[in-house]
This record gives sequence, C-alpha cells and structure tokens, in this order.
Amino acid sequence: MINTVAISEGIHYVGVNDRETHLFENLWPLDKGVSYNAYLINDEKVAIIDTVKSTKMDAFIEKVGSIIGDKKVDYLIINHMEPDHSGAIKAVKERYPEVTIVGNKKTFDLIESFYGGVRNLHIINDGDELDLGKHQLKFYLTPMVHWPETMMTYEVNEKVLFSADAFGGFGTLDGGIFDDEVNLEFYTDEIRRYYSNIVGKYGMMVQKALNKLTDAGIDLKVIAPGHGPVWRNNPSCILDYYDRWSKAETEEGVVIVYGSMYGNTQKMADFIARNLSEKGIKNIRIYDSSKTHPSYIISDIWRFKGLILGSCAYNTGLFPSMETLIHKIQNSQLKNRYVGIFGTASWSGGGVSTLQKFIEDIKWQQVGPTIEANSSPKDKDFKGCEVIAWEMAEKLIGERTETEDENCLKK
Ligand SMILES: Cc1cc2nc3c(=O)[nH]c(=O)nc-3n(C[C@H](O)[C@H](O)[C@H](O)COP(=O)(O)O)c2cc1C
Repeated sequence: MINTVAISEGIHYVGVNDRETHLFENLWPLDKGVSYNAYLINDEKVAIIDTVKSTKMDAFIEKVGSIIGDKKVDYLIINHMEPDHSGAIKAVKERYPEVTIVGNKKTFDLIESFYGGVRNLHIINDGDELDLGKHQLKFYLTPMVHWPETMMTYEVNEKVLFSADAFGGFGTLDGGIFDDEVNLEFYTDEIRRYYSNIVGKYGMMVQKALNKLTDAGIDLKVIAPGHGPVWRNNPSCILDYYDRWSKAETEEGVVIVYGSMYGNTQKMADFIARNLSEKGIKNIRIYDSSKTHPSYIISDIWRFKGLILGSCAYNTGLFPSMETLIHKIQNSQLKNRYVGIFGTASWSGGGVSTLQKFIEDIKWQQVGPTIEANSSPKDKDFKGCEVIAWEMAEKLIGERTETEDENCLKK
C-alpha cells in the first residue's frame, strides 16, 4: 500500500525522497538526503504540478496512479525545468500520452533544449489562469529564482502556492510532510544552506518575486515548495526568512574560518574566538576549511554579520580550501559584513595578502589590523588578534536590537 498525503481538499503530495545521491547538483553534500516534491490536483481535470528526478520516476508515477486510478492526467504544470524537477516529464508523457504541458515561453525553450520534440504545449503568461473544475490555478512568473523560466502556481480556492525551489531546502521528509509535523530546527539549517548556496545570489529577484505576491494580494494558506516541508501551519515564517535573507539581513555572531596545515593559523583562530566570547559574543562558529564542506560554512556566513578569515601562505597564495571558499563568497553577491583577517607565512607570504585584496575588492568593512605571523604567532600577533576580536565585538554589540534573537522556525 502506498502512502499518499492530502495537503488540502483534492490536492495531494506525490513527491519522493532521495537518500542515495551524495551531492545535489554534483556539488552540495546531501548528508540528510533531499525530497523532490510534486503535487497532484484531482478534479474534473487532473493536474500534476512538477515532477521528480528521473531516477525516481517509477515511485512518482505509482503514487499518481494510486490516487487517480484509471483517470487520465490532463495537465502537467512545469514551475521549474531543473532536471531534479523535470526528470520525469518523459514518464508522465509515456503513461498519459494526451497530457498537455503547461509552462511559460522560457519553460518551453528549455524543454526543447533539454529533451527535444515536446508536443501538446500550453504557453501561459504572467497572471494567466487555468480552470480545473473546483480548483482554479493562477500563474506568476518569477524569473531567476533561480533559473530564467521559474514560475509559481497558485490555487485560488484552497490558497495553496506551489513555489518551485523558493522556500525549499535539503533533507528528506521522513514521515512528516508539514511544518507542524517535523522538527523545524533541523530544517532551518538545511533550508538556509539551500538558500545561501543555490538561490542567494539572486536575492534581488527573490525580492521581486515576494513583492509580486504581495502586490497581487495573495492570501497564503499553504506554501508547497519543490523540496522540504510543506508550510501549512505558519507559512509566514518561511516568507519572513526569505525576506530577511534576500535583503542580506543578519544575526549577531561571528564565523571564523581558516586554512592551516600545522596548526599555527588554527591557534590564532581559537585565540580570537576566546576573546570574542569574553566580550559577550555568543554565536561563534569556527571552521577548518579543509574539513567542512564550503556549503555549511557559507550557510553560517550568510546568517551572521561577522566574518574572520585566516590562511597560511601556500605557494605564494591562499591555502587551497580557503581559495575555494573565497571564490564562492565572491560569486554569491553577499553584502554588508564586518571582516577581520589573519594568517601565517614563513617566507614570501601570499595568504594574508590575498585575503586583503579580497576584502578590498568586495568592499566590506575591515575590523582590526591585518595580522600575519612569521611561521608561528608570537605575543605581538596575539595582541593584534585581540584587537580584531575586540573591534568585531564592539561593532556587533553596538548594533544590538530587541529583536535580535527572533527565530520563528525555532519557536
Ligand atoms: C606546500 C607549502 C607551500 C608553502 N608556500 C609558502 C609560500 O608561498 N610563502 C610563505 O611565506 N610560506 C609558505 N609556506 C609556509 C607556511 O605557509 C608557513 O609555514 C605557515 O606558518 C604554516 O602555517 P600553519 O601552521 O597554519 O599551517 C608553505 C608551506 C608548504 C608546506
């Protein structure tokens, strides 16, 4: 017997879990897996909203069949063409050959370029509607959240927004599907890791999409994203998070990340952290860039206002794992951080000077002096590290507000 879950009257969850894939987009670790969410509206006309990765097409088609029996599928709505959502289009067409595929002009350009030869197309424009019987769909184009063709589908009567990758995150849905059925502390981190690494670069477009939904006066009872939990209890919580993240709003805290072979740079990182703590900073995260995947580090950098970067010199440049991280930060459009820099070198240097150039290019505000120890940190280097910590703490504490600890996901 197959579990099928109704998310609202006549609307069903037909998504699947993926616990096998190691890396999402062959880049981002899936330690806790990922769900590919798809939905089915069983009305006079039957509509599927998005599909799943091709490796999961059988389970998905089976779920659809278990709900509609011998009925045919009339529409397949494609909110997002990335293959983890479009990979089972072919399976839907094979099982339901008369299906009409619904998307915008850019959707069909991408379908053609990915899969070729697609027929039975219905092209919609922004604001168009589709009548299924008791359910009415309305389409909102939300380009570049985070692909050009992305759009959202709103079911007007049940007030359900099918939002594609927006509002989604990593982590399989292990029994619980809804925000009120799962432990949201776990999903908080996985949604932010997804946002910061995949969607965050397009913060302006996220803002445009949020404004479009607000301007349209949409009443949201349920947000049904392409990954992670379905928000029926408190959809405003995830809307609020997206609003804050896309405006680069931060929490009080400091990420210290370093690259170190023999432990000297690491020693300076620990020393800075202790000084931050003595000054009253509670959220301090130290990462060894060789050990922790950058996606986790970026997620915390996205969250906190303070960043302190350390590197030993390596072949006249940055330590390689720091170079990877810096490149990712440069590419992320992350704004408005306080940053400190430190490191070590034994002859010509190269690590700290590269960090210095990086923060000059990115135009973040530096706190404290630039500290480069000769092979191992001495008293004067530790004193400089102390100043970095103190200036950082002063800046952050100076910006404290009453609402600093507000976190709706954790309530
Ligand atoms: C492969 C390799 C390359 C290095 N390249 C440089 C360099 O280009 N310039 C320099 O000043 N030191 C260089 N060093 C020395 C280290 O940066 C230096 O000893 C540093 O203090 C090590 O810090 P750690 O203990 O945090 O690893 C290199 C060391 C190694 C092993």
